[in-house]
Amino acid sequence: MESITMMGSPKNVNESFLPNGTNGIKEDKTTIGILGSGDFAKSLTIRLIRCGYHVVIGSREPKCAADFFPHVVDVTHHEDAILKANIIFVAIHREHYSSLWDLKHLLSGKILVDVSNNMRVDQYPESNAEYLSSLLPDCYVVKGFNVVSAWTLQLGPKDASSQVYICSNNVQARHHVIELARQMNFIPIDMGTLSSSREIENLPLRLFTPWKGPVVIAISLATFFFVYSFIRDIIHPYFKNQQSDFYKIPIEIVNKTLPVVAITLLSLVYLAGLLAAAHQLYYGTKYRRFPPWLENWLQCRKQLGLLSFFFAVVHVVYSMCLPMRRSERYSFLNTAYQQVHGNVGNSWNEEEVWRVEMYISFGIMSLGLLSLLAVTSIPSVNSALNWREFSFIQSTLGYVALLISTFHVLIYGWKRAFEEEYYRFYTPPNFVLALILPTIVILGKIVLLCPCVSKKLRRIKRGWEKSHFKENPSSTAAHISPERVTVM
Ligand SMILES: NC(=O)C1=CN([C@@H]2O[C@H](COP(=O)(O)OP(=O)(O)OC[C@H]3O[C@@H](n4cnc5c(N)ncnc54)[C@H](OP(=O)(O)O)[C@@H]3O)[C@@H](O)[C@H]2O)C=CC1
Ligand SMILES: [Fe+3]
Repeated sequence: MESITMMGSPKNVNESFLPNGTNGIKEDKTTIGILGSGDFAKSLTIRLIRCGYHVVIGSREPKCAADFFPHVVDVTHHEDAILKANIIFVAIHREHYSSLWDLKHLLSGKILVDVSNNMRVDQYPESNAEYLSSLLPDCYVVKGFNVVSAWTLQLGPKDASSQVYICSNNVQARHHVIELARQMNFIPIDMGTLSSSREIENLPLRLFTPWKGPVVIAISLATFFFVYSFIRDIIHPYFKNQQSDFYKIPIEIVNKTLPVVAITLLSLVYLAGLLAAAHQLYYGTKYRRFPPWLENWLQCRKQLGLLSFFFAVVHVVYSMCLPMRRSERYSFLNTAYQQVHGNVGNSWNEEEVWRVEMYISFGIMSLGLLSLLAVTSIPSVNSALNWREFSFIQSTLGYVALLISTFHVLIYGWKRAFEEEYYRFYTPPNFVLALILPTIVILGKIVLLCPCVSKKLRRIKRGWEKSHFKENPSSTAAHISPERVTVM
């Protein structure tokens, strides 16, 4: 176990972990108790003694447990440990909390820090901390430190970036533990009363929650467009003309899918804002809540935008690698041979040259703008901008990025669509499908920019500004105003 090997022999521990004093413990030492001698207890002990605290461990088998702790740590029975400390970490699993019932009389009036986690979200009817509090009503139960792993605790005070969420029904107990967290070089976040403990316990169990919807949408779009291109560009010519283009699957078909997904996701970012504006125009007010699906959509625009950026970047890398392919070299040589054979000295086509120059230029510009949108969505960058600057980049420049990428796609497919003879009217190429949503969004924005519509929208917003706080001071604006929700 890593936590054990890190501790080494007691002599080494004394030399390497203890901050000051001949025996390493500060004169004004504070004793912290820990019940349990498992992984979390071991790592927590290291962090506490590094920060100058004296630690007393309460174990069912102190003799065995003592081997795994530095010699400065007092490893003793539960009863003894409880008597020696006022702040006691409960580093045992919830399933064993009932064993503390026998120690009820000793624990009375002590601050108990519940660090436990569950295996599943909302695993029990009440949170672990509330359960502990109901078992031991004479203790001051504080929830906290469950979001840090045993590994993070071992990293030591240099790691000053970890936040810990703390809550308790007793204000004094909460403040004691908040201060302790600060001393241990964590960033404590006061979460109020113990009713927040369920939320705090669910935090480590989250797995990219805000990303789930956007990732599912991106994967579904990618699968659809990939299968569509595969059938249209590989399977159909194969059955129609016995033409084997299967070599196109790894690069060409993938690279046809990526830009379509990127531009569709970017359009979805702005479509949500347009629908929100349409909702307000329709009802003539900002006070009416958006339907839940639109609220969820508005809230995941940042993730949709970042996924769009990801697909665009991968598309650029694929496109840059296209000339490296062996197939590209063969077709280049074949064209050159046919040119020589046909006695064509100069194959320069001014129109084609311009088309490709414009196509690449628009592609680079849209990637540049998308990068800017992605960078400004990073919280530290975003907090350095005021609201107007943020809105200018995310909204105005975002629409410009969408417009330029639409041109990029349009110029790419312009000629090709008409070159395809036999099945073009039945199955439009990918790029035509890619243009549907951006066109709707751009036309929608143009409608919103029309003087009569924008005047009405401004009036609705101004009405909100004047009367909102007077009429409804407690309501939050985020769900009411589309402009207030970050665009990316
Ligand atoms: N490991 C981690 O990274 C994290 C753990 N946590 C939480 O910390 C708590 C401890 O986790 P962890 O250290 O990993 O678990 P371990 O299983 O490693 O240790 C649990 C300890 O509980 C004690 N124990 C076991 N059975 C009983 C029992 N029947 N009655 C009383 N005490 C018992 C034992 O100590 P002894 O034999 O000395 O009595 C044992 O060492 C859990 O609630 C967990 O959710 C929270 C965040 C991260
Ligand atoms: Fe492209």
